[in-house]
Amino acid sequence: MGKSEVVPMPIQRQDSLYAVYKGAYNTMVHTVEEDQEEDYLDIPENMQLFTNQVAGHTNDGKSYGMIKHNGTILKPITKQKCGEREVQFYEEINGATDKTRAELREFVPKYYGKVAIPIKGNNIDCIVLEDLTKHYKEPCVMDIKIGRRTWDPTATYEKIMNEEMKYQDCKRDMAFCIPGFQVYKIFNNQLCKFDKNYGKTLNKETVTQALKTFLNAESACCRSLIVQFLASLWRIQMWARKQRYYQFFSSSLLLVYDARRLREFLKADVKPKFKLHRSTSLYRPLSLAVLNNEHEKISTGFSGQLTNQGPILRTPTSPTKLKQFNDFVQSNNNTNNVWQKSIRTLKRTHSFQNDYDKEMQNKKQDYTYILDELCTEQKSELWATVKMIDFAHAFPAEHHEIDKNYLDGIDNLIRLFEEFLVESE
Ligand SMILES: Nc1ncnc2c1ncn2[C@@H]1O[C@H](COP(=O)(O)OP(=O)(O)OP(=O)(O)O)[C@@H](O)[C@H]1O
Ligand SMILES: O=P(O)(O)O[C@@H]1[C@@H](O)[C@H](OP(=O)(O)O)[C@@H](OP(=O)(O)O)[C@H](O)[C@H]1OP(=O)(O)O
Repeated sequence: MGKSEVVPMPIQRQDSLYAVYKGAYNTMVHTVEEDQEEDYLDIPENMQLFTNQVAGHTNDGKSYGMIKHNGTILKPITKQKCGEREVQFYEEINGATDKTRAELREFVPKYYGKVAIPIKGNNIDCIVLEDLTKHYKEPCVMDIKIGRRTWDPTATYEKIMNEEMKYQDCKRDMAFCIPGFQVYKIFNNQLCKFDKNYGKTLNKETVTQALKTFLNAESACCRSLIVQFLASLWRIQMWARKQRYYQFFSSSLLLVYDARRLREFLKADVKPKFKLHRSTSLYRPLSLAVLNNEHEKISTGFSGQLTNQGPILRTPTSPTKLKQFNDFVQSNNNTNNVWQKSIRTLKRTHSFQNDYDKEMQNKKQDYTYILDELCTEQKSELWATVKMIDFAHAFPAEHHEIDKNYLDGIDNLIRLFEEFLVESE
């Protein structure tokens, strides 16, 4: 997005600029005042309703919505089997020692066990999870339910029919659907919420628009934001390509970013500290070595090239390049840089296969520039991420097969984000 297009606006009270969209896009159905009845719940004083929830069960009389408590969220267990399955899933991966399941811990919210709390006078078991929005001032959140099939092996005929009837176009063509999202629009600070009724109207054409609305990208996509999302998505994709432990039904990816940081980013004249020169970054793969400390010498291997299969990664060959990057990283010395972590664990090489790949290759200088920006000292902490959530229907993989249902959705989503990256020229 061009920097000149961004008009800084004073932050206004959230509820004075709040809209909920149901059904067709642009149809404002009700305002925050009308939500208030739904928003009351008898819970302990030190807890609040979690207002950044964008999908899933709500306080509708049969179930409860998420509850916010001390930097965590509490997910009330109202369906016993689903709750037990989800708890078992988190406990299993938390205790896992094998590489694949241990790695999965990085892709899900931190799990803090179970707690029983009084809700409307009844003691309700809740799953305690890290609140993925807690560091964000203006959290934009999208729930993307992954897979064409959203019913599990124990589903009744009615449940199967109910699941098959909804989000039909999107699930069939994209292998994912969008049951809800919220976005703080950067031009007027308005918080817009889009619910499942809106999600159910989407198809393979309109889903792109929904994603752009979420990304505040009506006029242009912010490349930095796209790259941050892709960094997380590629890692999840890599994991899903190899894992044979689980089958996920009706499980989601939660995309979260901070509109405040996006606004700042678009306003700021970010000057990278470590500038990649044409001779090293264009047309020749430049591998970025990330060394977090003296003892951990790990090559990130990102070549600056993307394919439709993901990033091309190489090990650095030139000692000069390695030294140059070492110096940069050591002066940066931020071991928690999520981007560096992402790149560090992506280790693949691909050959270019088609025109799409060539087009991506031509953009590589920009991508290395973005990486460069993301690793600058001033703002090394990232402001967008993707996590896997909702394991109420996580089952052991049948015959230790790859979960193709899940992987298809991830692949299609990544393809869209890669298209946004190309468009963001
Ligand atoms: N760890 C988290 N941090 C922040 N928000 C979260 C987190 N987990 C869930 N949410 C929010 O709560 C919503 C519902 O979560 P989840 O899908 O786990 O609940 P659910 O009631 O089981 O949903 P469903 O009806 O799809 O089974 C998500 O869309 C998201 O907005
Ligand atoms: O069908 P809906 O209204 O879109 O919402 C369902 C929700 O009702 C359903 O819960 P339950 O009625 O089975 O308790 C959720 O089921 P799971 O717990 O099995 O996932 C659905 O996921 C909701 O659907 P969605 O979020 O896809 O709109």
